[in-house]
Amino acid sequence: MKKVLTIAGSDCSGGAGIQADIKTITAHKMYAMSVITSLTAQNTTGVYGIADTAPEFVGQQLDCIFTDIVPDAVKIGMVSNSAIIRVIAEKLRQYDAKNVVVDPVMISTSGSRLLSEDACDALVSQLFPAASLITPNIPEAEVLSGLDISDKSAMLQAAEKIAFSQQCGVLIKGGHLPGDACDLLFYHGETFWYDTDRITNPNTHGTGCTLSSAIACGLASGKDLADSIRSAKEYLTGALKAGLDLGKGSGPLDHTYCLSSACE
Ligand SMILES: Nc1ncnc2c1ncn2[C@@H]1O[C@H](COP(=O)(O)OP(=O)(O)OP(=O)(O)O)[C@@H](O)[C@H]1O
Ligand SMILES: Cc1ncc(COP(=O)(O)O)c(N)n1
Repeated sequence: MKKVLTIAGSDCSGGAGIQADIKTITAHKMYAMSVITSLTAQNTTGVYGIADTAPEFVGQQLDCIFTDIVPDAVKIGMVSNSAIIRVIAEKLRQYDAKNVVVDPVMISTSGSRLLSEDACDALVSQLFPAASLITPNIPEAEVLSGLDISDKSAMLQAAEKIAFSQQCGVLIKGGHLPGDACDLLFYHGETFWYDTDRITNPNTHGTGCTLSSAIACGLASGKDLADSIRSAKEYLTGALKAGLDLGKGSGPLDHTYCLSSACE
């Protein structure tokens, strides 16, 4: 059985973060492990509290995992502050972690800051070098590139600019632009577009977390980057199409949709 580790924040309402990741990894029939960087008190209407894990304790969790059940891939989501980022980067280097997907979570869909303002530089300088792939959404790609992104050609410019200083693949997710759900991978000078119809479903809480952990599952199973993203998009689209409607705000995805059908 392939093993996938998620390093992320907990969403007590189960839609995003660690909970979305574990559901995704389990639906891919893989073994899920978690290092919790932060506890959040949140639901479909917003984030009401954040309690960060002590950085040393993040390190202790990583030691427990890498000295025992070594993951085939790692997904990183909410990392909260620069001390936590530093310890994660150090441990990933120490244990030579493979197939690392970094979702540079900055602000929740509901508008709460999930990465402290001064931690963005640490994210770029310390975590990106450990990554095989980074997966910014449009607002995150704007911060990372310093460009305004309002269409596909601006997505391409931003991806090139971000990739210029990084060795890893850059996947800009287009969920925040109008029209089809188009994501762009820029990798070693090549571009790949992933276009799917926009599903009419207001319940999109956790789409970014789900996509990045599904990509990590693809990499764990030995697929290349482009193929891992293609199958992750299919998984995500199915979980959106299933049309779960929970909570008073932007609700979570349905990760059970593929339990009854052949979902690889
Ligand atoms: N309505 C939709 N229909 C189909 N695909 C969508 C829809 N909304 C988002 N996506 C897809 O979901 C993935 C995540 O995209 P998005 O740009 O929303 O990231 P995000 O903002 O990080 O997600 P999150 O809402 O979890 O923070 C992308 O593959 C995007 O194309
Ligand atoms: C713990 C945690 N991680 C990530 C997100 C981002 O997800 P979204 O943008 O859908 O709110 C979140 N809300 N909570």
